[in-house]
Amino acid sequence: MKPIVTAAEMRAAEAAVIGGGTSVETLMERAGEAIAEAAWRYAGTAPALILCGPGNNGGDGYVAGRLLRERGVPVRIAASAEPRTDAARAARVAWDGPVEPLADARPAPLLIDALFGTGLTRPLDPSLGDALDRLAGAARYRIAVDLPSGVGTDDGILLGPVPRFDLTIALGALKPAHRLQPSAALCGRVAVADIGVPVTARLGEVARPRLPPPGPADNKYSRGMVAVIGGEMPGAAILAATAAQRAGAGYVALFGGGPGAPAALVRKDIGDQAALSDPRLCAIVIGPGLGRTEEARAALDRALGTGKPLLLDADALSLLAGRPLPRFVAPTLMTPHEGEFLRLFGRIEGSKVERARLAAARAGAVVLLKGADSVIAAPDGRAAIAPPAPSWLASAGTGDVLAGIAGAMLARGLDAFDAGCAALWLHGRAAEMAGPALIADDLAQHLAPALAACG
Ligand SMILES: NC(=O)C1=CN([C@@H]2O[C@H](COP(=O)(O)OP(=O)(O)OC[C@H]3O[C@@H](n4cnc5c(N)ncnc54)[C@H](OP(=O)(O)O)[C@@H]3O)[C@@H](O)[C@H]2O)[C@@H](O)CC1
Ligand SMILES: Nc1ncnc2c1ncn2[C@@H]1O[C@H](COP(=O)(O)OP(=O)(O)O)[C@@H](O)[C@H]1O
Ligand SMILES: [K+]
Repeated sequence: MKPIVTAAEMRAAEAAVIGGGTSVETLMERAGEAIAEAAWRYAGTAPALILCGPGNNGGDGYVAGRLLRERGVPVRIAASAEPRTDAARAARVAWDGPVEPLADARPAPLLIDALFGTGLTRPLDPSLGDALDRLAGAARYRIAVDLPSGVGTDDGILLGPVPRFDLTIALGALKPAHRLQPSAALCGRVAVADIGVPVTARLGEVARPRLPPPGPADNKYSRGMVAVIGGEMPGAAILAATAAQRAGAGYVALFGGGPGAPAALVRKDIGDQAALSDPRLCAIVIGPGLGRTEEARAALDRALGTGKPLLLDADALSLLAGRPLPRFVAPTLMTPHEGEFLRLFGRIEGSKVERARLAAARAGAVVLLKGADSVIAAPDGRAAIAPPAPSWLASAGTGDVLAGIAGAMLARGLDAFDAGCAALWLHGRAAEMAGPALIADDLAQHLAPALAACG
């Protein structure tokens, strides 16, 4: 997993490297080199305007300006304040051109924002925000140094209006703001620059899973047998069941639900307790299309009573809301969207990552909080953010597909956290391949190439 570090973790990592004998100036030089290189590749010799703030983010900007000018790029620098750190002052001195007041700066085709990075503590002054907005609006290419100025590093919230960038150079490692909304959408493409600062992080980006294909010793049961419990809206359960099949489960049984399913789907009566307790059954998916009737509640209780790995989604989560959560005896993965999360856990303060972590600890289950920036957290503190997924996933039924894929991952023996991560990756990849006209039904057919990439 690619690490995702908070501002404090980045500062600690930087301090450790400095303690080991590397100067801040050296790190800043590396940062400036990475920015200059990226700007050169992206915008060539387009005249640049670099906006420098008072901290080390601004210092990176002065270094990048010097290096871009050495490459023959016409560079102007505008500062919002005098540099306040020794390293930034040294970088300012090494820049031998003029420094304009930011308020009067004229735009340039390339805008590099080096106003604030991980040290931003409060909203930008409105006049500063306006100037950034004006200059970014008039530029053809917009690059942010480390982070777009004005975003909260650790939670991705916008402290004020922030323009949209084409490229963000994340220094040393990704930060939550590069992946959490709303800030992630403003970063554009994010490139991580290695500046020689090893980081340790409690959070990562969901990576492509290793899912070896079945071998000669496998049979339909060893590949994972999944039960999907249907209910009031059969379409949703069928989407989940089909996805579980396409995600590699060897045997998928649909309990209840209406007509119109793949012929390979085994149909069971919704109340068939013996089939649900089949020792070969590895995971149960319940919630998509379940409904919230007494019959649905009974089906949920039966599923909970089996002690088998569970994927709880949609109506199953709503049925659990408002009463103490059961103690889950087997690996359990919950996949709420924000509405279901609120119903289940109430209002929790903090970043999306913190909220998912707290909920997971409270539930004693893995929580996958969906959205444009899906976050997964385990009770033991493991957490990850999904790589950017295409927004055309915002379409009814795609969550049911995710539930089915995750069920297949649980059934193949992954623990609930790894199962959720693998499902997120496969789901996002399938959506990319399906393209913008996607409807949820299409995702299943794109699971084959997504899965093939994981072998
Ligand atoms: N990590 C690494 O390994 C490396 C990190 N590097 C770089 O360092 C960056 C972090 O640098 P940083 O800590 O100096 O913070 P930075 O973001 O420049 O801003 C802090 C300054 O702004 C001020 N300030 C804050 N909010 C404000 C506001 N709204 N309006 C006005 N002022 C405000 C604040 O002062 P305050 O008033 O809060 O006391 C302070 O003076 C990081 O993002 C990366 O680019 C590389 O150089 C090398 C390796
Ligand atoms: N704007 C978006 N960008 C990327 N993914 C999204 C976006 N909106 C929704 N998704 C994803 O689509 C799925 C929607 O699931 P859900 O809200 O349960 O809908 P449904 O119940 O209709 O299936 C989730 O996996 C979610 O992460
Ligand atoms: K910045």
